[in-house]
Amino acid sequence: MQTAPAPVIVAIDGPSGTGKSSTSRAVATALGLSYLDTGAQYRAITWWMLTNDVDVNDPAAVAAAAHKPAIVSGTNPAAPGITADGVDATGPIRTQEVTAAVSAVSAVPEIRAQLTELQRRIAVEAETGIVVEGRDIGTTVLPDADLKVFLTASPEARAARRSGELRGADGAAKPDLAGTQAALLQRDSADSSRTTSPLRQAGDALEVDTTELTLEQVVECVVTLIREKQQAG
Ligand SMILES: Nc1ncnc2c1ncn2[C@@H]1O[C@H](COP(=O)(O)OP(=O)(O)O)[C@@H](O)[C@H]1O
Ligand SMILES: Nc1ccn([C@H]2C[C@H](O)[C@@H](COP(=O)(O)OP(=O)(O)O)O2)c(=O)n1
Repeated sequence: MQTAPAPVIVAIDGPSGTGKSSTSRAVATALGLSYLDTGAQYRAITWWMLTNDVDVNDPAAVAAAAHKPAIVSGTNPAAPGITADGVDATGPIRTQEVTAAVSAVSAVPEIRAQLTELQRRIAVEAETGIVVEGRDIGTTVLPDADLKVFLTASPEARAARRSGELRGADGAAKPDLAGTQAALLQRDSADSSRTTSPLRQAGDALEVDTTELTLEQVVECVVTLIREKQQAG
């Protein structure tokens, strides 16, 4: 009798607009794995704080409320929704208000401890394995992942991707590219300079620069890396 292959754990990290979500979802779909968007969890807790009048610029207030909302993440790559205290937050977590506040909330150690524990629990429960994307998956959340990928791209490419997305989301006029790039670099800087579990490439992560690659090429590259790991292991 053939035994089922061991679950495979894949960590995909990198700054905003490098293609983490699109790549992770496509890779998980191609290989029949679960998918976890940890950025959506930080966004959902931020959205909950904003809608419950917690001062997101007061780390003590954020820490005191950290355990209050129950965050439930969908792990189906075809439809990964998220709820906060039973309320669907899938749409609201993408607003500019949440984007502007999420770095401050995610820098609070109590928030990180809460979500890191939840992320590890979800990864352990994934039957065939999981692709987990974020900022500190390879360094802190899942340091023993079977494969760690760190995606990068030029600030220009990342801003162009984000601004195209924002325009598509609400039909509004194309946002100012320079403004989008400045906001993105400011968030990178905040996420990279925080004390607890900053955005950083793990020593054993493979860097993939997606600037000149299509999404399909990035997906193919990651799928190949996973298959190579599975064959070797
Ligand atoms: N290699 C690529 N080339 C062009 N566009 C891409 C590429 N990868 C992702 N995108 C697009 O860029 C946008 C941001 O991608 P996303 O996966 O959300 O990035 P991240 O999760 O790193 O912020 C999406 O609209 C996505 O379709
Ligand atoms: N593992 C993670 C994932 C996200 N975060 C924080 C920092 C990020 O700026 C926000 C939002 O992450 P998200 O992946 O949704 O951001 P983008 O969609 O790439 O712009 O959450 C984090 O601190 N740690």
